Parts: sequence; structure tokens; C-alpha cells
Amino acid sequence: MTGAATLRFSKMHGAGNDFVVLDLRGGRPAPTPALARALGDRHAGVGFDQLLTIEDPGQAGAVARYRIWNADGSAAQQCGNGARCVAAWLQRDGAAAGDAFVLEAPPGPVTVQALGAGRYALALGRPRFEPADLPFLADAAQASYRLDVDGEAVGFGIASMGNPHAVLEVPDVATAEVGRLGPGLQARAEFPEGVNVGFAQVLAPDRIRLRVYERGAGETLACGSGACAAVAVLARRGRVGRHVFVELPGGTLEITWPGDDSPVTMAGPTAFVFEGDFLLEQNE
Ligand SMILES: N[C@H](CCC[C@H](N)C(=O)O)C(=O)O
Repeated sequence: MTGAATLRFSKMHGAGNDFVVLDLRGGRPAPTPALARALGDRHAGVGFDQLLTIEDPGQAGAVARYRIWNADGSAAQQCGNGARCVAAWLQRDGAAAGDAFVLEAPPGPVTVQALGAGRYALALGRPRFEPADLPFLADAAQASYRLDVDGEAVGFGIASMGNPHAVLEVPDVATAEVGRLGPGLQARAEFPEGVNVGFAQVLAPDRIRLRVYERGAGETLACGSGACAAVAVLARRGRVGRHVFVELPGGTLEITWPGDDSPVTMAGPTAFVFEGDFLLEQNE
């Protein structure tokens, strides 16, 4: 279409968690929630779990800054799978020279190590467990909490990776009622800014299965910050060790959390799917 205003984008995914990536460096305006919803619409738009913007860094030493919008237009503070895709995008672009560099994310710096073959290891910062960190309205930090969902008492742990996570341990992820308990917990007033809900099945001290009902996107094929949060909650309970393979429906992520005061490192894949031009006028 000649003359129409268009928005160049890259379509990517990390273990099946899919993204549209926009290069907004040079001061191009941030997307509105309405544009994020239009771009994310899986029928009338491009479709994504999250929209990632690449922007000029504010911090010295960072190659670029990234921000995150969910498919419902809400802003998110972290996206582990998305951060790996931003790293891959910047390496392909040539902006990130070498295999080790730093990205600026809403919660703080993220250090990147390219592992080759599209795989990246990222240190996403320390998990936090105080209710105020999520926010979660509770009196004091506990190893686990219980809330009522449809008359059922649901037990869970909490962790923030910059974004909020509730983690339930279940006997079998295949039979977990993700589609009912996920939205049910998200609807509780105790999570005033919503929450990502992880359903974890411990297979071994170094291996779990995980499904995540994400804030602003629903159940996704993978959730990087959710994998970090699940390992952090389960490691503090002694249910898993400090190096855990997390099997999600879309792929496996490798999580390492050496100690409570250490950042969590997540390693996993990235993939470029296609590039495109979104026609703005007729689709906003
Ligand atoms: N839905 C999340 C953002 C995306 C997280 C996930 N896709 C990841 O890989 O960490 C939130 O609202 O906090």
C-alpha cells in the first residue's frame, strides 16, 4: 500500500512464548495500550503474547533499553523469554558487539551471555519475596499463602522478578486446572496489579514441569520470569536444588539460582519468525 503509515516489526519467539519486537530507538513514540492490543490481536493484527520495544538506553554501559506490553495492552515490568529475543535482535542488528553485554530493563540491568545457536543466558536480578514487592496484600512474608477460589482453598508461594508471580505446586501439570485457578487467583483483590500464576510439578531436585497462566496474556507456551519465580519459591522450600531444568509446554529453560542473595540466571532459545510492516491507519 503506497503512502500508508506503517510500523516495521520483527516476529520472534522464545520457547513458544511469542513476541512482536519494535525498534523505537531514536526517540520514536512508545505504543499506546490500544496499539498494543491491535498489534496483538491474533485475527485482525499480527498476534503476540507480549510486545517488546527496543529503545535508547538511559543507563551507561547498557546496549539498549527494553519495555514490555501484554496482549491486553497492560505494561509489564519483566519478560524473561522476551529479553532473550531482544538480545538476539540486537546481536543480529550489530548493536551488541561481542557475546556479553548489558540490557536496561524496567526492574534494572540484565546481563546477557550469548551461548551460540540462538541460545542466551540472562541474569534477571534477585527474586524478592516480600508481599509489598509484588504487590500482594498480606500481613507478613510467609513460605506459603492460601486464598479461596470458587470455594476452594488454594495454596501458593509468591516471588517477584520485577513482575508478580504466584506459584502453586501440583501433582501433575497435565491435570492442573490452569484455566480456572489462574484467572481465579488473578481476580482476587489481594493482587491489586494482577499476577502471573505458575503451576509446578516437581520431577526431581533438578527438574520440574511448569505451566503459567500469565497476567495480560492467559496461558502461554512458556514464561521465563515464571520459570525463575517457580524455581525460587521451590528452592526456598527445599523442594528443588539451585540448578533446575524447567519443562514448559513450548520448551525447556535452564534456571540457576546459586544463593538467596544471587541473581537468577535463565538460559534458553530464541527464534526469528518473520519481519513485517503493520499498516497503522486502518488498524488502530
Ligand atoms: N505476563 C507478564 C509479562 C511477560 C512474562 C513472560 N512472558 C516471561 O517470559 O517472563 C506480566 O504481566 O508480568
